[in-house]
Amino acid sequence: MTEESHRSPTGQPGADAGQGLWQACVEQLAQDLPEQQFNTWIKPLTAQVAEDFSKVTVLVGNRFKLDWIRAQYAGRIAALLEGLYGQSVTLELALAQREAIARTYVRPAAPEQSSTTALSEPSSGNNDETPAGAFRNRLNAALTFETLVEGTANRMARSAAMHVAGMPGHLYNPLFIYGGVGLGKTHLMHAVGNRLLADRPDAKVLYIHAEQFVSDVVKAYQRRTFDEFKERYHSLDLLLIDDVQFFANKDRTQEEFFNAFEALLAKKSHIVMTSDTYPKGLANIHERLVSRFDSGLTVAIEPPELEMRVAILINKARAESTEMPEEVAFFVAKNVRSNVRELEGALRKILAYSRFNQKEISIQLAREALRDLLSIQNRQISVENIQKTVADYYKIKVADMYSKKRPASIARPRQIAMYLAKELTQKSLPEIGELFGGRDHTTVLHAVRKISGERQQLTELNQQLHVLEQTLKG
Ligand SMILES: Nc1ncnc2c1ncn2[C@@H]1O[C@H](COP(=O)(O)OP(=O)(O)OP(=O)(O)O)[C@@H](O)[C@H]1O
Repeated sequence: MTEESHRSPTGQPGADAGQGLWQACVEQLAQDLPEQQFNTWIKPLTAQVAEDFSKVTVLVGNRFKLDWIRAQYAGRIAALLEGLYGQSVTLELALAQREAIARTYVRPAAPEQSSTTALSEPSSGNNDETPAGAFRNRLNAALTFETLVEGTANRMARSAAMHVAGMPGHLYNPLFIYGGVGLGKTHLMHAVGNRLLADRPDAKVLYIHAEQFVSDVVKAYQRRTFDEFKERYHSLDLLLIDDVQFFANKDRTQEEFFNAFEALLAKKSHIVMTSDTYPKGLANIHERLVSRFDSGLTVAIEPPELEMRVAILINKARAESTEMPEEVAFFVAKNVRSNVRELEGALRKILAYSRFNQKEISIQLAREALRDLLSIQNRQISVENIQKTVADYYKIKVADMYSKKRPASIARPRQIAMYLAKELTQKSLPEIGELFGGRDHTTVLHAVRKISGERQQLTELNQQLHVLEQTLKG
Protein backbone atom coordinates (compact mmCIF):
# COMPACT_ATOMS: atom_id res chain seq x y z
CA MET A 1 0.00 0.00 0.00
CA THR A 2 2.57 2.56 0.94
CA GLU A 3 6.27 2.26 0.72
CA GLU A 4 6.62 2.67 4.49
CA SER A 5 4.99 -0.59 5.32
CA HIS A 6 8.05 -2.14 6.92
CA ARG A 7 8.45 -5.53 8.42
CA SER A 8 10.24 -5.69 11.70
CA PRO A 9 13.52 -7.56 11.41
CA THR A 10 13.95 -8.68 14.99
CA GLY A 11 10.89 -7.35 16.69
CA GLN A 12 12.28 -4.04 18.06
CA PRO A 13 9.78 -2.37 18.44
CA GLY A 14 8.19 -4.08 15.44
CA ALA A 15 4.87 -4.39 13.71
CA ASP A 16 2.99 -5.72 16.74
CA ALA A 17 4.08 -2.89 18.95
CA GLY A 18 3.21 -0.51 16.12
CA GLN A 19 -0.28 -1.91 15.98
CA GLY A 20 -0.36 -1.77 19.77
CA LEU A 21 0.30 1.95 19.60
CA TRP A 22 -2.50 2.41 17.11
CA GLN A 23 -4.84 0.20 19.13
CA ALA A 24 -4.11 2.17 22.29
CA CYS A 25 -4.92 5.36 20.43
CA VAL A 26 -8.19 3.91 19.12
CA GLU A 27 -9.15 2.68 22.58
CA GLN A 28 -8.60 6.12 24.00
CA LEU A 29 -10.75 7.67 21.27
CA ALA A 30 -13.46 5.11 21.97
CA GLN A 31 -13.60 6.45 25.49
CA ASP A 32 -13.32 10.11 24.62
CA LEU A 33 -15.76 10.40 21.74
CA PRO A 34 -19.50 9.89 21.69
CA GLU A 35 -20.23 6.35 20.57
CA GLN A 36 -21.83 7.36 17.29
CA GLN A 37 -18.92 9.53 16.28
CA PHE A 38 -16.48 6.84 17.19
CA ASN A 39 -18.33 4.12 15.28
CA THR A 40 -18.76 6.25 12.20
CA TRP A 41 -15.38 7.85 11.86
CA ILE A 42 -12.74 6.12 13.91
CA LYS A 43 -13.65 2.45 14.13
CA PRO A 44 -13.29 1.74 10.39
CA LEU A 45 -9.77 3.17 10.27
CA THR A 46 -6.65 1.07 9.97
CA ALA A 47 -3.10 2.25 10.30
CA GLN A 48 0.43 1.46 9.26
CA VAL A 49 3.09 2.37 11.74
CA ALA A 50 6.67 2.95 10.60
CA GLU A 51 9.22 0.69 12.18
CA ASP A 52 10.80 3.46 14.24
CA PHE A 53 7.32 4.86 15.09
CA SER A 54 8.22 8.20 13.60
CA LYS A 55 5.26 8.07 11.24
CA VAL A 56 1.76 6.68 11.43
CA THR A 57 -0.23 6.41 8.22
CA VAL A 58 -3.95 6.18 8.83
CA LEU A 59 -5.91 4.64 5.99
CA VAL A 60 -9.33 6.02 5.28
CA GLY A 61 -12.08 4.54 3.11
CA ASN A 62 -12.86 7.45 0.82
CA ARG A 63 -12.11 11.05 0.03
CA PHE A 64 -15.04 12.50 1.94
CA LYS A 65 -14.10 10.69 5.10
CA LEU A 66 -10.49 11.63 4.64
CA ASP A 67 -11.33 15.33 4.51
CA TRP A 68 -13.60 15.02 7.49
CA ILE A 69 -11.09 13.14 9.59
CA ARG A 70 -8.38 15.58 8.69
CA ALA A 71 -10.55 18.51 9.73
CA GLN A 72 -12.11 17.03 12.84
CA TYR A 73 -9.86 14.42 14.31
CA ALA A 74 -6.34 14.54 12.92
CA GLY A 75 -4.96 16.99 15.51
CA ARG A 76 -6.38 14.94 18.29
CA ILE A 77 -5.12 11.62 16.90
CA ALA A 78 -1.64 13.08 16.42
CA ALA A 79 -1.60 14.44 19.98
CA LEU A 80 -2.74 11.10 21.37
CA LEU A 81 -0.12 9.18 19.44
CA GLU A 82 2.56 11.52 20.68
CA GLY A 83 1.29 11.26 24.20
CA LEU A 84 1.40 7.49 24.06
CA TYR A 85 4.74 7.25 22.32
CA GLY A 86 6.32 10.10 24.24
CA GLN A 87 8.01 11.56 21.16
CA SER A 88 7.00 13.39 18.06
CA VAL A 89 5.02 11.32 15.55
CA THR A 90 4.12 12.43 12.05
CA LEU A 91 0.59 11.56 11.15
CA GLU A 92 -0.42 10.99 7.56
CA LEU A 93 -3.83 10.30 6.20
CA ALA A 94 -4.11 8.25 3.02
CA LEU A 95 -6.87 6.66 1.04
CA ALA A 96 -7.13 2.97 1.67
CA GLN A 97 -6.96 2.27 -2.04
CA ARG A 98 -4.11 0.68 -3.82
CA GLU A 99 -2.77 3.90 -5.27
CA ALA A 100 -2.68 5.56 -1.84
CA ILE A 101 -3.05 8.91 -3.49
CA ALA A 102 -3.59 12.27 -1.89
CA ARG A 103 -1.57 11.85 1.21
CA THR A 104 -2.16 14.62 3.58
CA TYR A 105 0.35 15.75 6.13
CA VAL A 106 -1.38 17.06 9.15
CA ARG A 107 1.59 17.56 11.39
CA PRO A 108 3.60 19.59 11.91
CA ALA A 109 2.58 21.70 8.93
CA ALA A 110 -0.89 23.15 8.42
CA PRO A 111 -3.30 20.95 6.44
CA GLU A 112 -2.60 20.83 2.73
CA GLN A 113 -5.16 21.57 0.15
CA SER A 114 -7.19 18.46 -0.52
CA SER A 115 -7.02 16.94 -3.96
CA THR A 116 -9.66 17.70 -6.54
CA THR A 117 -11.23 14.28 -6.59
CA ALA A 118 -15.00 14.57 -6.43
CA LEU A 119 -16.50 14.20 -2.99
CA SER A 120 -18.34 11.04 -2.29
CA GLU A 121 -20.69 10.26 0.58
CA PRO A 122 -19.41 8.07 3.36
CA SER A 123 -20.21 4.43 2.76
CA SER A 124 -23.68 3.38 3.78
CA GLY A 125 -22.57 1.18 6.67
CA ASN A 126 -23.00 3.86 9.30
CA ASN A 127 -24.81 2.22 12.13
CA ASP A 128 -25.38 5.46 13.89
CA GLU A 129 -27.75 6.52 11.19
CA THR A 130 -29.96 3.55 11.79
CA PRO A 131 -33.44 4.80 12.61
CA ALA A 132 -34.03 5.35 16.29
CA GLY A 133 -36.32 2.33 16.34
CA ALA A 134 -33.29 0.08 16.17
CA PHE A 135 -32.24 1.24 19.65
CA ARG A 136 -35.58 0.71 21.27
CA ASN A 137 -34.70 0.57 24.91
CA ARG A 138 -31.31 2.27 24.60
CA LEU A 139 -29.88 0.06 27.30
CA ASN A 140 -26.20 -0.70 27.44
CA ALA A 141 -25.99 -4.42 28.22
CA ALA A 142 -22.55 -4.02 29.82
CA LEU A 143 -23.85 -1.82 32.61
CA THR A 144 -25.21 -4.35 35.08
CA PHE A 145 -25.31 -4.89 38.83
CA GLU A 146 -22.63 -7.51 38.36
CA THR A 147 -20.16 -5.00 36.94
CA LEU A 148 -20.99 -2.31 39.50
CA VAL A 149 -18.68 -2.45 42.50
CA GLU A 150 -20.44 -1.92 45.78
CA GLY A 151 -19.11 0.33 48.51
CA THR A 152 -20.31 2.65 51.25
CA ALA A 153 -20.65 5.40 48.68
CA ASN A 154 -23.33 3.65 46.65
CA ARG A 155 -24.73 1.01 49.00
CA MET A 156 -28.10 2.63 49.61
CA ALA A 157 -28.65 3.62 46.01
CA ARG A 158 -27.63 0.19 44.80
CA SER A 159 -29.89 -1.72 47.12
CA ALA A 160 -32.86 0.55 46.33
CA ALA A 161 -32.17 0.05 42.62
CA MET A 162 -32.02 -3.72 43.04
CA HIS A 163 -35.28 -3.63 44.88
CA VAL A 164 -36.92 -1.68 42.06
CA ALA A 165 -35.53 -4.05 39.43
CA GLY A 166 -36.94 -7.02 41.33
CA MET A 167 -40.35 -5.51 42.03
CA PRO A 168 -41.06 -2.54 39.81
CA GLY A 169 -44.10 -0.42 40.49
CA HIS A 170 -44.11 -1.07 44.22
CA LEU A 171 -41.84 0.63 46.72
CA TYR A 172 -39.63 3.62 45.98
CA ASN A 173 -41.53 5.02 43.05
CA PRO A 174 -40.09 7.22 41.71
CA LEU A 175 -36.53 6.41 42.64
CA PHE A 176 -34.48 9.58 42.49
CA ILE A 177 -30.69 9.10 42.45
CA TYR A 178 -28.42 12.08 42.70
CA GLY A 179 -24.69 12.76 42.94
CA GLY A 180 -21.70 14.36 41.24
CA VAL A 181 -20.34 13.56 37.80
CA GLY A 182 -18.95 10.15 36.98
CA LEU A 183 -20.10 8.41 40.16
CA GLY A 184 -22.15 5.64 38.55
CA LYS A 185 -25.69 7.04 38.39
CA THR A 186 -26.13 6.17 34.74
CA HIS A 187 -24.58 2.76 35.32
CA LEU A 188 -27.05 2.05 38.10
CA MET A 189 -30.01 3.00 35.92
CA HIS A 190 -28.95 0.71 33.12
CA ALA A 191 -28.44 -2.04 35.69
CA VAL A 192 -32.08 -1.70 36.76
CA GLY A 193 -33.27 -1.93 33.16
CA ASN A 194 -31.04 -4.85 32.30
CA ARG A 195 -32.04 -6.80 35.40
CA LEU A 196 -35.73 -6.27 34.77
CA LEU A 197 -35.41 -7.36 31.16
CA ALA A 198 -33.46 -10.44 32.18
CA ASP A 199 -36.37 -11.42 34.45
CA ARG A 200 -39.15 -10.23 32.18
CA PRO A 201 -38.00 -9.98 28.57
CA ASP A 202 -41.38 -8.63 27.48
CA ALA A 203 -41.23 -5.59 29.80
CA LYS A 204 -41.25 -2.23 28.05
CA VAL A 205 -38.18 -0.43 29.28
CA LEU A 206 -36.71 2.82 28.04
CA TYR A 207 -33.50 4.53 29.06
CA ILE A 208 -33.34 8.12 27.93
CA HIS A 209 -31.21 11.13 28.66
CA ALA A 210 -33.23 14.18 29.67
CA GLU A 211 -31.86 16.11 26.70
CA GLN A 212 -33.21 13.47 24.35
CA PHE A 213 -36.57 13.73 26.03
CA VAL A 214 -36.50 17.48 25.48
CA SER A 215 -35.74 16.94 21.82
CA ASP A 216 -38.53 14.35 21.52
CA VAL A 217 -40.96 16.90 22.92
CA VAL A 218 -39.77 19.52 20.46
CA LYS A 219 -40.15 17.10 17.56
CA ALA A 220 -43.62 16.04 18.64
CA TYR A 221 -44.54 19.70 18.91
CA GLN A 222 -43.20 20.59 15.46
CA ARG A 223 -44.65 17.58 13.73
CA ARG A 224 -47.85 17.54 15.73
CA THR A 225 -47.28 13.96 16.74
CA PHE A 226 -48.16 14.18 20.39
CA ASP A 227 -50.35 11.10 20.16
CA GLU A 228 -47.40 9.00 19.11
CA PHE A 229 -45.27 10.65 21.72
CA LYS A 230 -47.78 9.83 24.45
CA GLU A 231 -48.25 6.31 23.18
CA ARG A 232 -44.52 5.81 23.37
CA TYR A 233 -43.91 7.20 26.83
CA HIS A 234 -47.13 6.41 28.62
CA SER A 235 -47.03 2.72 27.71
CA LEU A 236 -43.72 1.94 29.40
CA ASP A 237 -43.26 -0.41 32.33
CA LEU A 238 -40.04 1.24 33.35
CA LEU A 239 -38.78 4.69 32.44
CA LEU A 240 -35.15 5.48 33.22
CA ILE A 241 -34.46 9.13 32.74
CA ASP A 242 -30.98 10.55 33.20
CA ASP A 243 -29.90 14.03 34.32
CA VAL A 244 -33.31 15.62 34.88
CA GLN A 245 -31.64 18.90 35.83
CA PHE A 246 -31.65 19.47 32.06
CA PHE A 247 -35.38 20.17 32.25
CA ALA A 248 -34.56 23.53 33.82
CA ASN A 249 -36.41 26.38 32.11
CA LYS A 250 -38.03 24.03 29.56
CA ASP A 251 -41.66 24.62 30.39
CA ARG A 252 -43.21 22.58 27.64
CA THR A 253 -40.96 19.64 28.39
CA GLN A 254 -41.75 19.86 32.07
CA GLU A 255 -45.42 19.77 31.31
CA GLU A 256 -45.08 16.71 29.09
CA PHE A 257 -42.88 15.02 31.62
CA PHE A 258 -45.42 15.75 34.32
CA ASN A 259 -48.12 14.10 32.18
CA ALA A 260 -45.96 11.08 31.47
CA PHE A 261 -45.07 10.87 35.14
CA GLU A 262 -48.70 10.87 36.28
CA ALA A 263 -49.73 8.37 33.62
CA LEU A 264 -46.93 5.98 34.48
CA LEU A 265 -47.46 6.14 38.21
CA ALA A 266 -51.20 5.62 37.78
CA LYS A 267 -50.59 2.34 36.00
CA LYS A 268 -47.92 1.29 38.47
CA SER A 269 -45.05 1.58 36.05
CA HIS A 270 -41.77 2.54 37.62
CA ILE A 271 -39.73 5.69 37.11
CA VAL A 272 -36.06 6.04 37.96
CA MET A 273 -34.41 9.43 37.64
CA THR A 274 -30.95 10.81 38.14
CA SER A 275 -29.76 14.31 38.70
CA ASP A 276 -26.70 16.20 39.83
CA THR A 277 -28.55 17.46 42.88
CA TYR A 278 -31.42 16.50 45.21
CA PRO A 279 -34.94 17.47 44.07
CA LYS A 280 -35.26 20.64 46.14
CA GLY A 281 -31.86 21.74 44.93
CA LEU A 282 -33.03 21.74 41.31
CA ALA A 283 -33.22 25.18 39.79
CA ASN A 284 -35.93 26.39 37.44
CA ILE A 285 -38.10 23.32 37.60
CA HIS A 286 -41.75 23.69 38.55
CA GLU A 287 -42.60 23.08 42.14
CA ARG A 288 -45.24 20.49 41.34
CA LEU A 289 -42.65 18.44 39.45
CA VAL A 290 -40.04 18.83 42.20
CA SER A 291 -42.49 17.57 44.79
CA ARG A 292 -43.32 14.58 42.55
CA PHE A 293 -39.62 13.83 42.21
CA ASP A 294 -39.34 13.71 45.98
CA SER A 295 -42.42 11.60 46.56
CA GLY A 296 -40.77 8.17 46.35
CA LEU A 297 -37.24 7.55 47.53
CA THR A 298 -34.37 9.97 47.07
CA VAL A 299 -30.87 8.55 47.49
CA ALA A 300 -27.40 10.00 46.99
CA ILE A 301 -24.32 8.43 45.47
CA GLU A 302 -21.16 9.74 47.08
CA PRO A 303 -17.64 9.79 45.67
CA PRO A 304 -16.10 6.33 46.20
CA GLU A 305 -13.94 5.78 49.23
CA LEU A 306 -10.40 4.47 48.95
CA GLU A 307 -11.20 0.73 49.29
CA MET A 308 -13.94 1.05 46.71
CA ARG A 309 -11.61 2.81 44.30
CA VAL A 310 -9.08 0.02 44.71
CA ALA A 311 -11.75 -2.63 44.08
CA ILE A 312 -13.02 -0.80 41.02
CA LEU A 313 -9.54 -0.63 39.51
CA ILE A 314 -8.83 -4.29 40.13
CA ASN A 315 -12.23 -5.33 38.73
CA LYS A 316 -11.97 -3.16 35.66
CA ALA A 317 -8.46 -4.38 34.91
CA ARG A 318 -9.70 -7.95 35.25
CA ALA A 319 -12.48 -7.21 32.79
CA GLU A 320 -9.67 -6.33 30.38
CA SER A 321 -8.00 -9.66 31.21
CA THR A 322 -5.23 -7.96 33.16
CA GLU A 323 -4.23 -8.48 36.77
CA MET A 324 -3.47 -5.21 38.47
CA PRO A 325 -1.32 -5.76 41.56
CA GLU A 326 -3.04 -4.44 44.67
CA GLU A 327 -0.20 -2.07 45.52
CA VAL A 328 -0.53 -0.45 42.09
CA ALA A 329 -4.29 -0.15 42.47
CA PHE A 330 -3.69 1.45 45.83
CA PHE A 331 -1.18 3.90 44.39
CA VAL A 332 -3.62 4.93 41.65
CA ALA A 333 -6.60 5.08 44.00
CA LYS A 334 -4.66 7.32 46.37
CA ASN A 335 -3.90 9.72 43.57
CA VAL A 336 -7.12 9.69 41.57
CA ARG A 337 -9.84 10.60 43.95
CA SER A 338 -12.59 12.54 42.32
CA ASN A 339 -14.77 10.04 40.47
CA VAL A 340 -14.98 6.66 38.81
CA ARG A 341 -14.80 8.01 35.28
CA GLU A 342 -11.39 9.47 36.08
CA LEU A 343 -10.30 6.22 37.64
CA GLU A 344 -11.26 4.47 34.42
CA GLY A 345 -9.28 7.02 32.43
CA ALA A 346 -6.23 6.42 34.60
CA LEU A 347 -6.58 2.67 34.24
CA ARG A 348 -6.84 2.95 30.46
CA LYS A 349 -3.68 4.99 30.32
CA ILE A 350 -1.82 2.44 32.42
CA LEU A 351 -3.03 -0.51 30.34
CA ALA A 352 -2.17 1.22 27.08
CA TYR A 353 1.23 2.25 28.38
CA SER A 354 1.99 -1.25 29.59
CA ARG A 355 0.89 -2.89 26.35
CA PHE A 356 2.65 -0.42 24.19
CA ASN A 357 5.93 -0.59 26.08
CA GLN A 358 5.53 -4.31 26.70
CA LYS A 359 6.21 -3.85 30.39
CA GLU A 360 4.58 -5.36 33.48
CA ILE A 361 2.26 -3.15 35.46
CA SER A 362 4.11 -1.69 38.44
CA ILE A 363 3.98 1.47 40.53
CA GLN A 364 6.84 2.86 38.49
CA LEU A 365 4.94 2.20 35.26
CA ALA A 366 1.76 3.75 36.69
CA ARG A 367 3.73 6.80 37.72
CA GLU A 368 5.06 7.18 34.18
CA ALA A 369 1.73 6.56 32.52
CA LEU A 370 -0.01 9.08 34.75
CA ARG A 371 2.74 11.67 34.82
CA ASP A 372 0.50 14.41 33.42
CA LEU A 373 -2.23 13.73 35.88
CA LEU A 374 0.10 13.51 38.84
CA SER A 375 1.90 16.69 37.94
CA ILE A 376 -1.42 18.48 37.74
CA GLN A 377 -2.10 17.47 41.30
CA ASN A 378 1.34 18.33 42.52
CA ARG A 379 1.27 21.75 41.02
CA GLN A 380 -2.03 22.59 42.64
CA ILE A 381 -3.42 24.84 39.95
CA SER A 382 -5.69 27.42 41.50
CA VAL A 383 -8.94 28.76 40.11
CA GLU A 384 -7.53 32.29 40.40
CA ASN A 385 -4.60 31.30 38.25
CA ILE A 386 -6.92 29.79 35.66
CA GLN A 387 -9.06 32.93 35.59
CA LYS A 388 -6.02 35.11 35.10
CA THR A 389 -4.49 32.92 32.40
CA VAL A 390 -7.75 32.63 30.46
CA ALA A 391 -8.46 36.36 30.78
CA ASP A 392 -4.97 37.16 29.46
CA TYR A 393 -5.33 34.70 26.63
CA TYR A 394 -8.66 36.09 25.44
CA LYS A 395 -7.69 39.66 26.26
CA ILE A 396 -10.45 40.42 28.70
CA LYS A 397 -10.28 41.77 32.24
CA VAL A 398 -9.91 39.34 35.13
CA ALA A 399 -12.81 41.16 36.77
CA ASP A 400 -15.03 39.93 33.94
CA MET A 401 -14.63 36.44 35.32
CA TYR A 402 -16.79 37.49 38.28
CA SER A 403 -18.96 40.07 36.56
CA LYS A 404 -22.52 39.54 35.41
CA LYS A 405 -21.76 40.76 31.90
CA ARG A 406 -23.12 38.52 29.22
CA PRO A 407 -21.75 39.44 25.78
CA ALA A 408 -20.26 36.37 24.11
CA SER A 409 -16.79 37.91 24.03
CA ILE A 410 -16.82 37.71 27.83
CA ALA A 411 -19.24 34.90 28.58
CA ARG A 412 -17.38 32.38 26.48
CA PRO A 413 -13.93 32.85 28.02
CA ARG A 414 -15.68 32.68 31.37
CA GLN A 415 -17.21 29.33 30.44
CA ILE A 416 -13.83 28.13 29.26
CA ALA A 417 -12.30 29.15 32.59
CA MET A 418 -15.06 27.29 34.46
CA TYR A 419 -14.42 24.20 32.35
CA LEU A 420 -10.70 24.36 33.07
CA ALA A 421 -11.36 24.92 36.76
CA LYS A 422 -13.38 21.71 36.84
CA GLU A 423 -10.84 19.82 34.82
CA LEU A 424 -7.66 20.96 36.50
CA THR A 425 -8.61 21.46 40.14
CA GLN A 426 -10.31 19.34 42.77
CA LYS A 427 -12.94 22.01 43.40
CA SER A 428 -16.61 21.08 43.37
CA LEU A 429 -19.14 22.78 41.09
CA PRO A 430 -20.58 24.97 43.90
CA GLU A 431 -17.08 26.00 44.96
CA ILE A 432 -16.21 26.98 41.41
CA GLY A 433 -19.50 28.87 41.06
CA GLU A 434 -18.66 30.77 44.22
CA LEU A 435 -15.25 31.76 42.82
CA PHE A 436 -16.89 33.03 39.64
CA GLY A 437 -18.83 35.79 41.30
CA GLY A 438 -21.25 33.62 43.28
CA ARG A 439 -22.78 31.78 40.35
CA ASP A 440 -25.00 28.78 40.77
CA HIS A 441 -23.45 25.32 40.37
CA THR A 442 -25.81 24.55 37.48
CA THR A 443 -24.29 27.46 35.56
CA VAL A 444 -20.88 25.89 36.04
CA LEU A 445 -22.17 22.45 35.06
CA HIS A 446 -23.71 23.90 31.92
CA ALA A 447 -20.40 25.57 31.00
CA VAL A 448 -18.42 22.39 31.66
CA ARG A 449 -20.72 20.26 29.52
CA LYS A 450 -20.91 22.85 26.75
CA ILE A 451 -17.18 23.36 26.41
CA SER A 452 -16.32 19.69 26.70
CA GLY A 453 -18.93 18.88 24.02
CA GLU A 454 -17.73 21.60 21.70
CA ARG A 455 -14.14 20.65 22.26
CA GLN A 456 -14.81 17.37 20.50
CA GLN A 457 -16.28 19.11 17.48
CA LEU A 458 -14.23 22.26 17.07
CA THR A 459 -10.58 21.79 16.28
CA GLU A 460 -9.76 25.43 16.92
CA LEU A 461 -11.29 25.42 20.39
CA ASN A 462 -9.51 22.17 21.16
CA GLN A 463 -6.21 23.74 20.24
CA GLN A 464 -6.86 26.82 22.35
CA LEU A 465 -7.70 24.64 25.32
CA HIS A 466 -4.60 22.60 24.74
CA VAL A 467 -2.46 25.72 24.85
CA LEU A 468 -4.19 26.93 28.01
CA GLU A 469 -3.78 23.56 29.69
CA GLN A 470 -0.10 23.38 28.82
CA THR A 471 0.41 26.93 30.09
CA LEU A 472 -1.32 26.19 33.35
CA LYS A 473 0.44 22.90 33.90
CA GLY A 474 3.75 24.67 33.25
N1 LIG B 1 -19.32 1.42 41.51
C1 LIG B 1 -18.87 1.29 40.26
N2 LIG B 1 -18.36 0.12 39.84
C2 LIG B 1 -17.90 -0.01 38.59
N3 LIG B 1 -17.94 0.94 37.66
C3 LIG B 1 -18.46 2.12 38.02
C4 LIG B 1 -18.95 2.35 39.32
N4 LIG B 1 -19.42 3.61 39.39
C5 LIG B 1 -19.21 4.14 38.18
N5 LIG B 1 -18.65 3.26 37.35
C6 LIG B 1 -18.24 3.50 35.96
O1 LIG B 1 -17.79 4.84 35.88
C7 LIG B 1 -18.19 5.45 34.67
C8 LIG B 1 -19.00 6.68 34.97
O2 LIG B 1 -20.24 6.30 35.55
P1 LIG B 1 -21.64 6.90 35.08
O3 LIG B 1 -21.61 7.27 33.64
O4 LIG B 1 -22.69 5.96 35.50
O5 LIG B 1 -21.63 8.21 35.96
P2 LIG B 1 -22.76 9.28 36.21
O6 LIG B 1 -22.87 9.40 37.67
O7 LIG B 1 -23.97 8.96 35.43
O8 LIG B 1 -22.06 10.58 35.65
P3 LIG B 1 -22.65 11.81 34.78
O9 LIG B 1 -23.46 12.62 35.70
O10 LIG B 1 -21.39 12.50 34.33
O11 LIG B 1 -23.42 11.22 33.64
C9 LIG B 1 -18.97 4.39 33.91
O12 LIG B 1 -18.11 3.78 32.99
C10 LIG B 1 -19.38 3.41 34.99
O13 LIG B 1 -19.52 2.11 34.46
